[in-house]
Amino acid sequence: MLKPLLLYRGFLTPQLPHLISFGINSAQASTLFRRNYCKMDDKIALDAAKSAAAQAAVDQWVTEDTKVVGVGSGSTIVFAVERLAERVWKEGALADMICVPSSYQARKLILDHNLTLGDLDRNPKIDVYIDGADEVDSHMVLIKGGGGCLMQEKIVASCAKTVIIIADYTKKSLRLGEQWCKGIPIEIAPMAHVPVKLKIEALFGGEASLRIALKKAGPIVTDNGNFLLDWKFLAKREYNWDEVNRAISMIPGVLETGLFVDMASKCYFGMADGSVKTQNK
Ligand SMILES: O=C(CO)[C@H](O)[C@H](O)COP(=O)(O)O
Repeated sequence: MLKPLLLYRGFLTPQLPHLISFGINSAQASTLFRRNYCKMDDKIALDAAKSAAAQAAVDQWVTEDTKVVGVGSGSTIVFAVERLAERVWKEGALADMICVPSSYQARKLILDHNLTLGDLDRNPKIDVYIDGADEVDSHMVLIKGGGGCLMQEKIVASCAKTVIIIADYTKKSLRLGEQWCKGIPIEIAPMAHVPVKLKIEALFGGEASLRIALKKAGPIVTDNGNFLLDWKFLAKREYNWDEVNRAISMIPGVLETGLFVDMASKCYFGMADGSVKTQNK
């Protein structure tokens, strides 16, 4: 864990004189360094927390009796797939396990780790689905879809006996919106993005914006060829998320919402001190 930090520091140290010669004074330069170090420290701490949560969940929920595992998407699930691969390839366990992906990313992760790839045509019954989340509230309502994969994630999760969430400590909140400020992702048919936006705003307030790509002109296109709205709801309004989810799902043109209500059974949070906390439904 120390190595990347040292490498990073090694890379940064020679830059200090250049920054100063670019007109930044030494105090500003050292603030900049501290910020960069902090960001790197944060990333290391967050990755350690994600890894701890993933390992605990995989070890508890994937046993020799587990035949089909649903694989979520995002950065935390990478640690879960690594642990599954370690169990298969280093420990000689889980020989019959089939993995069903929830996105292009998940499919590639499964293939890259030489795990057995399944699909919902052949494996419609999933023993356990493991995935990350953008936020988990005290009632285990989830916001998902920060990485744009919510529709397949919800479909695969709906086929599972048990849905397990793995996350770092920044995802845990009492009420939605406390931690995640990018809004609730909603997958929509491209032709409907304006009417759906207007209907959501009229029904529930806030603002729904089309998610725009960073390295492509125009909107993000999901694995299913659709667009995404990110709905920033009103922080002060009390929402019944089950009702909101049902109402938004009924708007023509909405294909799926990133609100996962009553789906997750247990959440594993990797904490800053290296421990793992769990939350049950
Ligand atoms: O819903 C998702 C992708 O659409 C992810 O599970 C969610 O965004 C969490 O991602 P990460 O593990 O990177 O924090």
